[in-house]
Amino acid sequence: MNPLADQLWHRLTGIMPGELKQAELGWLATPLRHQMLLARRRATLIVNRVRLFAFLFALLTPMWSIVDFVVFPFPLWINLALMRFAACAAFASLLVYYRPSGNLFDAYRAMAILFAIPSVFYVASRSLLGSYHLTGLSAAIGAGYAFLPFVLLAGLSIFPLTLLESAVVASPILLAQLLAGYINWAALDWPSFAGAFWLLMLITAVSALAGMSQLAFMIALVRQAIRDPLTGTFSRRSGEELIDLQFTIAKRNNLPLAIAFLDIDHFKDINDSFGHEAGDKVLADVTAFVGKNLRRGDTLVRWGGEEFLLVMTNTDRSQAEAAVARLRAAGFGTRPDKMPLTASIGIAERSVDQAADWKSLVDLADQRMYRAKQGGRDRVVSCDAPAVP
Ligand SMILES: Nc1nc2c(ncn2[C@@H]2O[C@H](COP(=O)(O)OP(=O)(O)OP(=O)(O)O)[C@@H](O)[C@H]2O)c(=O)[nH]1
Repeated sequence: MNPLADQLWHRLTGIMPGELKQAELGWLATPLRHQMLLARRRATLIVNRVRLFAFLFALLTPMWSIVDFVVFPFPLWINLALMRFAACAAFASLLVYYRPSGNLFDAYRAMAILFAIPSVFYVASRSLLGSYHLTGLSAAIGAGYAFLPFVLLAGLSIFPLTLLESAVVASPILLAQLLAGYINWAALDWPSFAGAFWLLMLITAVSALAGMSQLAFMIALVRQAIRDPLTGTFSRRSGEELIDLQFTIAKRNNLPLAIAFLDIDHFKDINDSFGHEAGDKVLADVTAFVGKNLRRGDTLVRWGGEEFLLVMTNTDRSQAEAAVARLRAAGFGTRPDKMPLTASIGIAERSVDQAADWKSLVDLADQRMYRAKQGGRDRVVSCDAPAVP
């Protein structure tokens, strides 16, 4: 980032301290770069919001039939009641059939159905009401039916959406409104149409902003929940979730998946000689060193005290060996006495080692790391042949 943009960013984060990090800003615009664990948690939240909305609408939609019955003539109220019960059934099925799966496309589909039900109801009820000449109270209640698009766009605000997603959901509603105006152009009271359209756009903008601010909050919370506070790498719990996911994807697509189990050598000695704080600093330095030399898509997990897992997607054994050799060549930093820090490393790969599940893959990498320790430390074991010094 250039210095001016950097300065601007600092001003902005000064307004809202402790919220987003610079690299996360783009995540508010599109979901393309979202990390897998954020995407899963967001998908769950979106489906839960859809279910909440579906529950409320399934209850409230048929209840409004009482008002229709009081103010509208027969058979208008009965037709509206039938439409309301059909909408209620659709909302109830959405509630029954959609459970959070952690898949973002399932969440998008649930949202699309949620918005489609009132949209269909809106078009059908408007054309039905248009064929009656209503006056007085019934005209006032009938006019209320025209506000459904406003409710839909305002409803967007309860979802933690990116700017792009809000635009994609809102644009069919705005376009349909424009199209309806264009079709009725001859009979249109255009100043009030333009005023209403302006209001719709304003509500869309406020909803998009509300969605993005929910998302920003969520990004910060997920970051805190999945990261190890000392090193900033993934914590063991989120690492397990991530490896489980990566293993399932690799197995489904028959792709390689390599894991390097990395254990710092003689770490207890650092703690004993220089104190726990110096030990903490060494751990933070190691992750900074390793992090600098990671490929995009590789993930570092703090598995235990001075144990780390490097998860390498779409990487076979020889590629993993090359990646680990690169890390060792760059070094893991130095001890407080300036001696180079070393690590013992075990590598396992899903397909070549025929691991049945992610736990056996990690266990195998762990056993090989142990063999590297037994073989004299500062070495790599990647198969059942003797260790490479
Ligand atoms: N400073 C610091 N030390 C930790 C942390 N977590 C674990 N440790 C220490 O790491 C040390 C690990 O020691 P060992 O398992 O004996 O391993 P080692 O001394 O590295 O010896 P080898 O692995 O056999 O080379 C223990 O003394 C733990 O107390 C931490 O977060 N900070």
